[in-house]
Amino acid sequence: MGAIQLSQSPDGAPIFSVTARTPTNIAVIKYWGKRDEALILPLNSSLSVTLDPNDLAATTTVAISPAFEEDKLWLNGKEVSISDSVRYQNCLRAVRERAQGIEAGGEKASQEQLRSWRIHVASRNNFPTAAGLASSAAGFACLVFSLAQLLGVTEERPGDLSAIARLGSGSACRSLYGGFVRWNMGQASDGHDSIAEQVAGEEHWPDLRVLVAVVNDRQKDTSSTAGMQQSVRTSPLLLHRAKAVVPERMVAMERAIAARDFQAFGALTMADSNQFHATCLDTSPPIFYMNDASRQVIGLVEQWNAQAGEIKAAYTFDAGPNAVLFCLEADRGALLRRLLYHFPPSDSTPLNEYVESAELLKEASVSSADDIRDLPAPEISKEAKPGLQFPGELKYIMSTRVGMGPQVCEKPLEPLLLDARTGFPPVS
Ligand SMILES: Nc1ncnc2c1ncn2[C@@H]1O[C@H](COP(=O)(O)OP(=O)(O)OP(=O)(O)O)[C@@H](O)[C@H]1O
Ligand SMILES: C[C@@](O)(CCOP(=O)(O)OP(=O)(O)O)CC(=O)O
Repeated sequence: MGAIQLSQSPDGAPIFSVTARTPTNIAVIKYWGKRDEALILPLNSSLSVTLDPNDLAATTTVAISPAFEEDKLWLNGKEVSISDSVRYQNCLRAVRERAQGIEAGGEKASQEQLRSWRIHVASRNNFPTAAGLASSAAGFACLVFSLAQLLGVTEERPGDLSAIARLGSGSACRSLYGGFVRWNMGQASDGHDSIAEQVAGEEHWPDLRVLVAVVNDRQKDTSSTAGMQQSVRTSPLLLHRAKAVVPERMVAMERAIAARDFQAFGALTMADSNQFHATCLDTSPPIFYMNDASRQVIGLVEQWNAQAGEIKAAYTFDAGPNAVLFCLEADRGALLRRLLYHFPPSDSTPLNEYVESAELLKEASVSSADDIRDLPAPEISKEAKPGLQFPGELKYIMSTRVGMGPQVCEKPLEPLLLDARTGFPPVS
């Protein structure tokens, strides 16, 4: 089966469609602040780890047909108005302008037709939307990737598609690649050199593991976009960070990744997360993305690292309270035990919903709520204060790893995002 599916509307018009899945990414050197709001050009370069799309991804079907009357988008089953959204419009326009032509199932569509026909987009995320888990990154990257596949768009220069995804959301440009990805801030005023580039593939560091401690999946109060605007206007630390700190950190981080040096990687990751949140605090009025549970996670990681005399785990937080934790495979069970000791599930949360991965629970030698109650207090260094316990403060703990970039879905999805005959979401 090819990437492009062909179907027919009831009045015989062709409907061409493509479905693709695109991962989220978590920045270990953060992007925070723009030098150009419209083109989404950042004040500094950034670097991210692409997360396994089996765990955190957007799946999007895009369809084009002369039968459609207007461009439309449905997100997680609900229609979202895009006519006034500059970001969606910019992405659609930029891909459309580069449309080549379609040939599928014996039907053809010319460049002119593709530029005039309307597009339907339906997407869903397999994780909470707008909760600081980079749903916008996966979503815009998936929109641009799937539409480019549909319209036969190829990159003239490597990174061209990432520059289009950047128009949707800055961090989206990094989701066009798997593994470890750098977003070069670029210098050009038109943004053509502000593109993402893979620095190492998803196979590069096989024993690197990621746990996501989901603190709260409510929508947050201050979006990343609004938060960074406030920081650019008011935080003196932000400019210092962009000019004097990030450039050196980018070099050091790439070196740490190339050498699979977890000590350097972990130290830089935590330092950069902390500086990003310090910048938020330096903003007027201050922005607090982390909450008490986030700070407790920081505490337990720092205590473990201090007791071990080396970095066992490293935390990073985006614009929300959820903790993303890196560790090596050999330490993953121990990290989960520490998390479960300090953050046992509430009495009403079944263990297999709290930690979905049976493999991970096995690694931590935990198979029941009783096992969690019986966990001994983790070892800490003599001078540290014993950590407290916060039952029910986490919603769940997700386990993932470094993952691959966008992929076209060759098999039909269940349930379908767009009905093949109508090009609209199926009526349930
Ligand atoms: N699958 C998707 N397809 C298209 N657009 C999406 C998709 N998922 C999210 N978005 C867009 O991204 C917005 C959420 O972005 P927002 O920056 O508020 O949250 P986030 O990306 O989850 O968190 P953060 O970027 O701070 O980590 C949604 O309102 C929607 O406009
Ligand atoms: C804290 C961050 O996650 C901020 C991401 O910001 P967005 O990419 O969501 O912002 P816009 O470009 O305005 O859409 C850090 C990062 O991903 O680098």
